[in-house]
Amino acid sequence: IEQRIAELNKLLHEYGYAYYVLDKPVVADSVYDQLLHELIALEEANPSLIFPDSPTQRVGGTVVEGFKKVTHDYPMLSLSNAFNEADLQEFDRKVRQAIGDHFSYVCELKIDGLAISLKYENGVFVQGATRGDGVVGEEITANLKTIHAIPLRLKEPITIEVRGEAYMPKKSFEKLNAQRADNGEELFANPRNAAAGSLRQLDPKIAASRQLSTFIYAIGGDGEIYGIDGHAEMLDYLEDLGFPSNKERQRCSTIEEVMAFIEHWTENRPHLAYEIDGIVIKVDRYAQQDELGYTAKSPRWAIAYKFPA
Ligand SMILES: COc1nc2nc(N)nc(N)c2nc1C
Repeated sequence: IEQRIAELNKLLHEYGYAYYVLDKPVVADSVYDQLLHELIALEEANPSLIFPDSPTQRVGGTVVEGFKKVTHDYPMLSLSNAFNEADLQEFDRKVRQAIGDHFSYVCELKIDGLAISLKYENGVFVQGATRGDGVVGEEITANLKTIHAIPLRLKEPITIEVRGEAYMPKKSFEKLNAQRADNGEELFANPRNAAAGSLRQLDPKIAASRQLSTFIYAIGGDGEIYGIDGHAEMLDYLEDLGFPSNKERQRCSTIEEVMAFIEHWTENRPHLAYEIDGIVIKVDRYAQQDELGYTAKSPRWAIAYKFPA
């Protein structure tokens, strides 16, 4: 029995990782479901053999009265915005004024969801929270555990805090609103509101039914302590740990290349499986980010270009 339970955990973890994190399924859904039901049955008959990071442990049982407040170890900053080419040129001018011309940008899609923080101790997911006001957020670990893209255990037993965006894929949003229309319920205005509403549910079973996902885009605190000295390298490191990160990212040497990237996604964002509300541009190397520093509420080494509403 123990052997079969261990084997099922291993298989379901592998298949779940391929499907939810890499977005590259390796088995049919029916195979996954059949193995999952076998594991549920074996765990019910042998509760002492349940692995803490078994996929069956993602949906907790208890409905909570409310969410605890948690103070972030490192404040979750916001990004200053750019709305047009002049804003981008101004940002680029200030960057060059401060650090010269030998640097590169990393451009990423700005997912239209809600910012979350995930804490891992010795590789185990121990706490998840909303951004809140940037300093204090709401503890929503149980709801975040229902997001299959969020690993319950990392590939390395390290202690790290990561930040990302929880979002509802367009398909899940359309399905959810169709159900709500059938039930005569009020519809969600957009996937961001639907994702936020789902993570504010007091019953994890409801959050689990909303099929949310996430992309991780930063860590809390200094990358240097992991021996990493740039953002692009950090994203690769986070992927190696088992986190989902958005692959539509690109290194750019000039603001003209940044604008070409923005142009490309202005045209192609309707084809994405999720909504984006802009493009985030960051100076890549940490030493140069440190030179640029921060204003009271946002980094000087990054800017968010927002698509026209
Ligand atoms: C470095 O800080 C940030 N980086 C980000 N990166 C992406 N891709 N999307 C965001 N929404 C985002 N937000 C912040 C505050």
